[in-house]
Amino acid sequence: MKVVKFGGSSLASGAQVEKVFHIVASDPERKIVVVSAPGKRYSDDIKVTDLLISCAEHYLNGEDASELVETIIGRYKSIADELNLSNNIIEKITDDLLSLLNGDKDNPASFIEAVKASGEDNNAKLIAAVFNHKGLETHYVSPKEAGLLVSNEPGNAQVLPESYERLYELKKQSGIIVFPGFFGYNTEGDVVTFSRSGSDITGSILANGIKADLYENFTDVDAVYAVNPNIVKNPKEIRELTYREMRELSYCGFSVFHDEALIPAFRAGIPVNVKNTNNPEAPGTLIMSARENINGPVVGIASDDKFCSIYVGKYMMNKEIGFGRKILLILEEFGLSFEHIPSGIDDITIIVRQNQMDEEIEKSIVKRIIDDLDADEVRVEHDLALIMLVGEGMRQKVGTAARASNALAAANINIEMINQGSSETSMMFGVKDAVEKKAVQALYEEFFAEVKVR
Ligand SMILES: Nc1ncnc2c1ncn2[C@@H]1O[C@H](COP(=O)(O)OP(=O)(O)O)[C@@H](O)[C@H]1O
Ligand SMILES: N[C@@H](CC(=O)OP(=O)(O)O)C(=O)O
Repeated sequence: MKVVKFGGSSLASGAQVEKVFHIVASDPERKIVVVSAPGKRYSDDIKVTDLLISCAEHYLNGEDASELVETIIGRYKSIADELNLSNNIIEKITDDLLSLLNGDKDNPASFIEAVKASGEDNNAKLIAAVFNHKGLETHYVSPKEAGLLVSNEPGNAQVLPESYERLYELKKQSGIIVFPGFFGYNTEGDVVTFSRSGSDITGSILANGIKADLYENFTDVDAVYAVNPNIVKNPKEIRELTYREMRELSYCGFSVFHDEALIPAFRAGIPVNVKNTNNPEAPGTLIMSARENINGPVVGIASDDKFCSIYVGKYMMNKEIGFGRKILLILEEFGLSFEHIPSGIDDITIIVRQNQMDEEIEKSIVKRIIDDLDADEVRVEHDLALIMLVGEGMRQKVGTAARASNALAAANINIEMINQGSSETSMMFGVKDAVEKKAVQALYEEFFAEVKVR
């Protein structure tokens, strides 16, 4: 039995939904279909989720949002019209959206969550109607009815473990199940969404819940590429990846698959196959526990920007028991999570995502570190990009760091910091945001030979 997830790009128009139908109908193992809200039809288009967020904000501010509502409904209607569906389903979607928008706003965060999630919810109803219209027995199942319980963290929900046993019951349902991605319910019965692009997470949770043989994640590219295709033209396709490699790559910018979506599939040992809705015959990329290492040391190069580093220097830091703990405690008090901690004998650098810290918080943290820890120097550096070289093969191969730093030096790029994960499957280079793309291109040329860069 397979769980199949279709992203917003695969459901953006009637023509795309038609492809989705054929993919599902062509394999009886494809039992559970997780859907996102309609996504972009062309590069400047706006995702339905973004339209909904904007619409909810207009309502909260008491502003007129009739044009936005019309555009959102229009997105569903154009799919229904292209596929000759009756207007009944569009009337239901319209009623649902309007009653949400005109409903309770006492808790603005909950209101936004419910409106945001309606993109997936209404699309699941629409897709189920399309499949039935085409003669395939299909049932829309709501996350509430199925028992997909999540923590109460709006925009960052985490699945509650008791969900899995309930979701197993879905196996008993006849026909195809269409299940909306991106959200679950807290124990109070309110909608809570995962982080953005979180329908990938729903698919993985369901795959774990029903103990699927395979989780297929359909998107708009033939495979996971060795580097972001928006940075390097026609990059090499990756055939196989381990869960750990994919997690490192998606955490650091491979937006094709959500990094949090790996954990449920990994825990149940379910392989994930990233495939293309526009070319379903292509094998795609298979993500699993172990793979044969037939390529070089590096399997992929990912990058992400908007990090900053907090440098703390103190003579004899290495002798001071509890120094690291005390710094992390200060960050914890300000609600900051950290990404990496490269250190020396007399200094330690803590890398955090920049959006967690405004100017005021930054000043307070620096002051606390100086006052409480009697540090000699505290410096915050902004606008850093992290570039991650990833590959299980690095463990056996000598000289990867040297090759990478030579390639960066040849491109005249200053390395701000280097960190190698203790698993030895990744190596991180910090550079200035402004040279991120150039650095990725230089590394790609070094490890993946002759390529034309964008
Ligand atoms: N390394 C990569 N390999 C493939 N695609 C990538 C990579 N890094 C970024 N992407 C981008 O991810 C996009 C697919 O993800 P997304 O837009 O979230 O799809 P969906 O709408 O199916 O959820 C691709 O079109 C591509 O631009
Ligand atoms: N629609 C949601 C969830 C999602 O997963 O979408 P997509 O599959 O289009 O990335 C978002 O835009 O965040």
